[in-house]
Amino acid sequence: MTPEPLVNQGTSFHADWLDGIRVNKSAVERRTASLGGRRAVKKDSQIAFMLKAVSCIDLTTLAGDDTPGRVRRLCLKARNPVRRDILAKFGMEDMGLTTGAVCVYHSMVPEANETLKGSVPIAAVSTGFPAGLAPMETRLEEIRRSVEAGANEIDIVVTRAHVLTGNWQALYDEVKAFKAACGPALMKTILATGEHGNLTQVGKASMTAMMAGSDFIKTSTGMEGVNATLPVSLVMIRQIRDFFQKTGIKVGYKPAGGIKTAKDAVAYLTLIKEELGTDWLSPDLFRFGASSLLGDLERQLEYHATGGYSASYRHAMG
Ligand SMILES: O=C[C@H](O)COP(=O)(O)O
Repeated sequence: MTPEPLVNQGTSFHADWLDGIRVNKSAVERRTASLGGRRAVKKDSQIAFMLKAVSCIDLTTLAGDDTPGRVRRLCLKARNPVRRDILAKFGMEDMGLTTGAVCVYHSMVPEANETLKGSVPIAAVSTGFPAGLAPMETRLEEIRRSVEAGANEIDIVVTRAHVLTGNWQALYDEVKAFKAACGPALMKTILATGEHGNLTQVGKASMTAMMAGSDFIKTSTGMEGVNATLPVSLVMIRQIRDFFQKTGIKVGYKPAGGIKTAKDAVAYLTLIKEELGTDWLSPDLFRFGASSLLGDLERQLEYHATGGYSASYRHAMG
């Protein structure tokens, strides 16, 4: 069954919460530099992290040539993301492991709904994805139609010009309007951080998006020149921590774009655990936006289960 989402009702706009945000780029890079290469994660923890990572994937297809058939295959994979014989080696074959959601364009929501029938949440990218430059009324209507078509979650994109001109009030108003259009659906706000210019802007945009009611903040569409990185993630999750300390509201985090390997996934989960704690190691509060990560996770899990890899065509989807 699709879980009930956590909901952030937002706060009023506090300009003073943004005034103190200053990010020291070299300190952030030093903090994240060692994460990818750590050998400290023991084999059992690696397996646990990889299974956790599978459960936190928004299994994504966002291509101009998407077809109903591709979306159906994606949904079937989301429902059974790891082969049963591999899961059996870890005693996990009856745990009902699924991905966190599937993530598709608005036009593919009916196909996903038909295939999944509530077994895995459906996220739709709406609001003129990926540039987010359609007229406001069109973007609002796209959200409403995605929800009507069966989307449980809406990934919105913001107007980057509001970030680049420091117009935080306009960003707040825009995200708040999107939130109202989402109704009961969980809202993930894509900030497109690769287009923000610097990490201080990323920090301010993150805080503004949370004040306006985002249930998750998400790095990227996957289509910017630079997508998810560990330094950007550290900045965003420290704002999540700060927002939680100010309001008691837990906002989720979704790095997206270019996350392809099990090793990448373990580095992100390690960062989340160290900075936000184990509460955030759950699909309610953490997702990977990824089209190909699942293939490598399944391959590495098979390696741990059997001591060898099978041909990559056996893990072709995801
Ligand atoms: O939100 C998800 C991204 O579009 C997926 O990006 P990716 O294809 O690099 O994994």
